[in-house]
Amino acid sequence: MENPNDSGKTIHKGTEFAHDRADDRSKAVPPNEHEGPPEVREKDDRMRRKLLVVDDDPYLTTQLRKLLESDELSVDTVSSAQEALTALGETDYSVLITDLKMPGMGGMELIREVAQRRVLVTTIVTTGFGSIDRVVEAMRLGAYDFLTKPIDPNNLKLVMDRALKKRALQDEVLRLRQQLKESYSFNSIISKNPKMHGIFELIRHIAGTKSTVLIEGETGTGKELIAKAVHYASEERQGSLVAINCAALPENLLESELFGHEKGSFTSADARRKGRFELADKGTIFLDEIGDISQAMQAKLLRVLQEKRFERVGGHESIEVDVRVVAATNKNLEKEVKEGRFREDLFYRLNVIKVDVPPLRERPEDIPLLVTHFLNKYARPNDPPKKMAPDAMERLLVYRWPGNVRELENAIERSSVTTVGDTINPDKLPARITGISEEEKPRYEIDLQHPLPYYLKEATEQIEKQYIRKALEKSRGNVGRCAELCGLSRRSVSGKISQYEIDKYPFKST
Ligand SMILES: Nc1ncnc2c1ncn2[C@@H]1O[C@H](COP(=O)(O)OP(=O)(O)OP(=O)(O)O)[C@@H](O)[C@H]1O
Repeated sequence: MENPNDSGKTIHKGTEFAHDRADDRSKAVPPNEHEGPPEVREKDDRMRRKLLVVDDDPYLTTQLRKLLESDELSVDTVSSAQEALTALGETDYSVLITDLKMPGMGGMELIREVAQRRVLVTTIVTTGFGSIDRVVEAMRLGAYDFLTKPIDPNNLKLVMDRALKKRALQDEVLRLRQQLKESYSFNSIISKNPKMHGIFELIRHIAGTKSTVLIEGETGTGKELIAKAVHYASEERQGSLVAINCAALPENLLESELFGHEKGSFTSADARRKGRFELADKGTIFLDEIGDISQAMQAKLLRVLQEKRFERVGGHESIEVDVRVVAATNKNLEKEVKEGRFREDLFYRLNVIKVDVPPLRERPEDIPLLVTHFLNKYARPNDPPKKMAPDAMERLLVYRWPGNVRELENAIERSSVTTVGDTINPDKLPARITGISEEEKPRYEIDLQHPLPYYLKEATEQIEKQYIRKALEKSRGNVGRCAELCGLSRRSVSGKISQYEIDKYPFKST
């Protein structure tokens, strides 16, 4: 069946072909008897992959449709490259099969256009016997595979299976990329602090550029998250984000990690290996802890930043890369320069776009937001997230957070895991945060909503031991006074002090 589309071209729609047949049948059988409910049919059709065949020979396109159309694959056919381009602009085809030789625009030009318009489609070319040079050229331009005419049905099925698998992998990569992009977008950086929002704004602004970014901030403030956001905000950067912690490796290893090495360049170099700069080509390299690299490494990095080229360790070939550099440090690099530990010229190369991440203590308004975020993150599957008791939240708000957001995250993770009930009380937070010593904390928490996880005798002993310690503290180690406070005889308290091996002498000095 032929249907003129919007552009006046003719597309032979596989799906319409199928509908035609269904319409014919519907004259003979009652509706729904064979077809199932309409929503199921619609879903099936959405799940079908789409193939576009372009060839000026109608016999061939009909044959290909007959051979390939199935429940998993719908086939559309057109007779010219122009029509194919229109169809590719309107429909998401998984695979394109095109003849190389057609009147007007040829298959080679079609492949070139598809690449230029960045159409995501896996292309297979069909060609007459003996034109291998043209196939090679087509594959150089982006075609994935080829079929020689006359087409062998078995080979056709093999090539199509491979092409569909390749396209499915491409879709998966795109989906994962999108997922990464979403999880490292600005939305995943929790903050309502104006300085932090200034940083988000700046990064959005520089997203499309290749400018080097230097991120400074105390440990755990979120520098790595910001570096990831810089990378994933840049739509057009198709390469990977490759991170390296410069402080974690000794100098010679760092050099070969960054620039790669040739086989035999040092004792354990048993094969040629690409370095992180090469792996980050067309993407971003994240140089974490840049303030910790040696003077010799500083000189080598300076050269890469200036010339955008380098050699692998033990190699002579000059390798050119297109990489955006994002560097981070918890040092003040300007101070490092003044004190002679960091090269001034390298500092200026890195310091093109400067991001200063404020410490958590300077943005206390972020603490409740982050607490909720981490309580959700560390909730047990199928359980609602825990709540932070108001007095516990007060302590979180006044603490100075030397380890910044990382320290807060760890505290929330730990307290979420160790709290039995639904509310986190101050005693479940680390002592350095609350000022409550380990000894003061009850070892057991009784949650009457759940079965008790320990014996009553053990729990009673724990409580009794803590009670006596408290009474000894109040009575400054005086056993008689302690017994009075406990409402027990002196003898009985002495017995318990030795039973629980409590040392009463430290209390005498308090
Ligand atoms: N604003 C934020 N919102 C959500 N999570 C955050 C935020 N800031 C930091 N984090 C989390 O805190 C932890 C530490 O962050 P990150 O590793 O980015 O810090 P950093 O400054 O690079 O630390 P370091 O200097 O020690 O390498 C990570 O788990 C990160 O996901």
